[in-house]
Amino acid sequence: MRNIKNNNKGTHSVPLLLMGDAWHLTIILYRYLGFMNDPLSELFAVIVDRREHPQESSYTCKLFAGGDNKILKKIGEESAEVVMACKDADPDAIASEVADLFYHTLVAIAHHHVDLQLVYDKLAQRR
Ligand SMILES: N=c1c2ncn([C@@H]3O[C@H](COP(=O)(O)OP(=O)(O)OP(=O)(O)O)[C@@H](O)[C@H]3O)c2ncn1[C@@H]1O[C@H](COP(=O)(O)O)[C@@H](O)[C@H]1O
Repeated sequence: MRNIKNNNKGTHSVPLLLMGDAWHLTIILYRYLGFMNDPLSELFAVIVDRREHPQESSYTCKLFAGGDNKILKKIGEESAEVVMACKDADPDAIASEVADLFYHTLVAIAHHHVDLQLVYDKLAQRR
């Protein structure tokens, strides 16, 4: 079996290196497929695109234009609406208000140039 010299970690066999590549490819593929199935990541990508390419008719762009004052006021309002929907024990209203809150929170983190992946990483660290 042919051995390849690795500067840092001694010697590795070719099959071992190929297995390593396959593993990395699997991780990349998993993340890509995860992104495709993750509505929050998809929405966040659209929001970041609106930040980078402002459009006249976009509600998201109006929020960005209003800055923290506008965005954080909306987060306050939407949080209160989540609380009220929970108090009313109305599942559909709760889901709808949480969706609004998620959206405005994504706008806030995009406004502060925080990547959604960083939030996911924080959650993963807590597992
Ligand atoms: N997911 C959302 C989303 N969720 C909630 N909202 C908006 O958030 C607002 C909720 O606040 P309110 O109920 O208080 O309604 P409002 O009176 O219109 O709001 P204000 O004028 O008080 O700010 C509504 O205008 C909703 O349309 C959203 N607006 C946009 N998106 C998505 O964001 C992406 C970009 O959208 P545009 O920026 O519009 O192109 C698209 O994928 C959209 O589907």
